[in-house]
Amino acid sequence: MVAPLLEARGIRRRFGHVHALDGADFTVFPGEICALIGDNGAGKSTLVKILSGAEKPDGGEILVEGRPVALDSPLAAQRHGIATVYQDLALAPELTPADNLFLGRETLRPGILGALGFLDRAAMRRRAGEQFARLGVRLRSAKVPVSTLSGGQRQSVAIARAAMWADRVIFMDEPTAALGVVQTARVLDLIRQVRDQGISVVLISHNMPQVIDVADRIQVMRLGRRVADMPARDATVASLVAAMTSGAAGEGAAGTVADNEETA
Ligand SMILES: Nc1ncnc2c1ncn2[C@@H]1O[C@H](COP(=O)(O)OP(=O)(O)OP(=O)(O)O)[C@@H](O)[C@H]1O
Repeated sequence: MVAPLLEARGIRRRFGHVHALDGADFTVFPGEICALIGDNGAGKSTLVKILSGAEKPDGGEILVEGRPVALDSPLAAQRHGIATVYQDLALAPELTPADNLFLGRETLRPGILGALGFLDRAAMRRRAGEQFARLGVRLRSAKVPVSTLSGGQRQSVAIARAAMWADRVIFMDEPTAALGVVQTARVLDLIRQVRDQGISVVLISHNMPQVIDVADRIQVMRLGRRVADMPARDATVASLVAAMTSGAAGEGAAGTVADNEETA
């Protein structure tokens, strides 16, 4: 059996008296799109923040390719090949798509006698063009500020940037929540493309039909724990809703239901 690329075991996180995560397990395998679903407050965002190095757990273990790691900052997560596309996208609106791909990681040309270099715009534009082409992202224009692009194109720029700097896992928080039908289809194609380039994708979504359509595997959270883990081909909207609301994976779903007193 293939070992997980990224694994969370028994993660706990409290906010005051709220147990946001209460022994949550989670796995990401190589070359897959896996969906992370759960009702509001189930703990999805907290888990993603912990696995992105943006939040610290109170307990539990995180492993990358079977080795325990400390993801105690977003930079530490990046070093392990993990990136996150949050809903705000974190793009610089006045910069071009190419500039956004390199935001904070600008390529410098060597200066004279070891002096600080200056931005190598031509090299950055070339690499950005290659990255967009590799992922099949066709932008209306590569030279305009991203603020003038459509929501779907901005989302594509943010995903292309994550895929440029992460080589293991990209978390995507509701990437199609604000998009229309056509733009949603394009972004879902891009997500498949990222997976096909060898980077695993974790898709957080409330859209059950979309999750069943695009994901290879679905993990369901409820009350801070994973309560089901099933191949997407075995899932139905009814089985997912049952798992989200009662912890039971429902009839017809070959889900592994975690030990949960309500389903015992
Ligand atoms: N910074 C915080 N301070 C206090 N409570 C928090 C904080 N972050 C999360 N929580 C609480 O932890 C629980 C889990 O929240 P979380 O945002 O992780 O759930 P979620 O599954 O992502 O929900 P949603 O789908 O609504 O985004 C909730 O009860 C939430 O109110």
